Amino acid sequence: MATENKNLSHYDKATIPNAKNFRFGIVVSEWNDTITERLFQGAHETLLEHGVDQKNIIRWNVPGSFELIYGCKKMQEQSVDAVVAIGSVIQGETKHFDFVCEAVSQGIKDLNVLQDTPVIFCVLTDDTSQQAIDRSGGKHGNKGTEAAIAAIKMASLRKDS
Ligand SMILES: Nc1c(NC[C@H](O)[C@H](O)[C@H](O)CO)[nH]c(=O)[nH]c1=O
Ligand SMILES: CC(=O)[C@@H](O)COP(=O)(O)O
Repeated sequence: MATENKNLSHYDKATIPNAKNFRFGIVVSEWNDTITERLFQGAHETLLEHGVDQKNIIRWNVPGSFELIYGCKKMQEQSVDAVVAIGSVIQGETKHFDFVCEAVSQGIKDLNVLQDTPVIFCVLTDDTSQQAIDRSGGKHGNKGTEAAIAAIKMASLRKDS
């Protein structure tokens, strides 16, 4: 199902585990920061809404989405229950978009395989700025909200497994 048929901010609150005792790391790319700040706000507000204490949310910034890989690897070492990687990659004139998107998705996948702390892929990969706006608090909701819910669910799965 494409995002246009599923609002990223819609979910059944009754199905979300209590996140009161969890600790989260959020690594935010500074590239396209008007978008990544909207994603961060969505994630941050959602974590607080589900009982996470403000002091249990660690935020680090990195220059671009490619640096999310290293930033999230170091965040995994901070005794957190899950990490959220936030980025916005928007197609430019060259193939650089393809290389960045592939590297980041593979790198974050590797972190989930190699370490025992889940890393949530909250990286928008859009053809246009409007698509990014639509998915960071616009008509299709906020992927940051979706990512925070995924982080709570995966932290709960990790605790119970
Ligand atoms: N074009 C975008 C980038 N490019 C920068 C890379 O992510 C990286 O920081 C640089 O190549 C140095 O290693 N990053 C984004 O997050 N979004 C873009 O649209
Ligand atoms: C995703 C990118 O790195 C891209 O936005 C950079 O733009 P360009 O391909 O025009 O150099």
